[in-house]
Amino acid sequence: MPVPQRSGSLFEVIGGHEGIAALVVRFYERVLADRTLAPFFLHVPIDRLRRMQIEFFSAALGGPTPYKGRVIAHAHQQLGISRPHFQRFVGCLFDTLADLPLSEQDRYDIIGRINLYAEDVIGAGSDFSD
Ligand code: HEM
Repeated sequence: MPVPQRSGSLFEVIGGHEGIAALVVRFYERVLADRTLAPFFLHVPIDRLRRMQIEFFSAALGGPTPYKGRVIAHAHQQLGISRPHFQRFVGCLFDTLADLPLSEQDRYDIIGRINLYAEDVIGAGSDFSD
């Protein structure tokens, strides 16, 4: 049986710009409450980061406006993010999505879009420090 097609983009399914903004705010509440992830953000201006993430998520989920921030690999290059860090981060996203009225298919599709950036975010050689 073919998977039923959704009628709009994931951006629309989440509720457009407003929906994405609410998602990013809740998502970073979880990330910053996570003891393992929080230290990465200690000296980061969170308002700006949220703004950039709203822009990034909107573009990645098929929204009409482009992402104008730094190339993802460059923004994360020196941070020492390992695969387990990345998995925790995506876990926070999954938990945030679980609270929203989305179908399971849409949730997995959103995670799939974000997972495309895993290799850009995870630092070179960090697999050895798992
Ligand atoms: C696919 C997953 C991820 C995406 C799509 C993503 C996306 C972004 C974006 C769009 C920015 C803003 C870039 C800019 O300022 O121009 C950013 C910055 C940042 N991200 Fe990520 N991120 C991801 C995973 C992670 C993870 C796993 C961590 C930490 C465990 C992390 C830590 C940071 C930090 C600390 C900054 C601020 C860097 C700085 O201002 O120098 N990110 N990220």
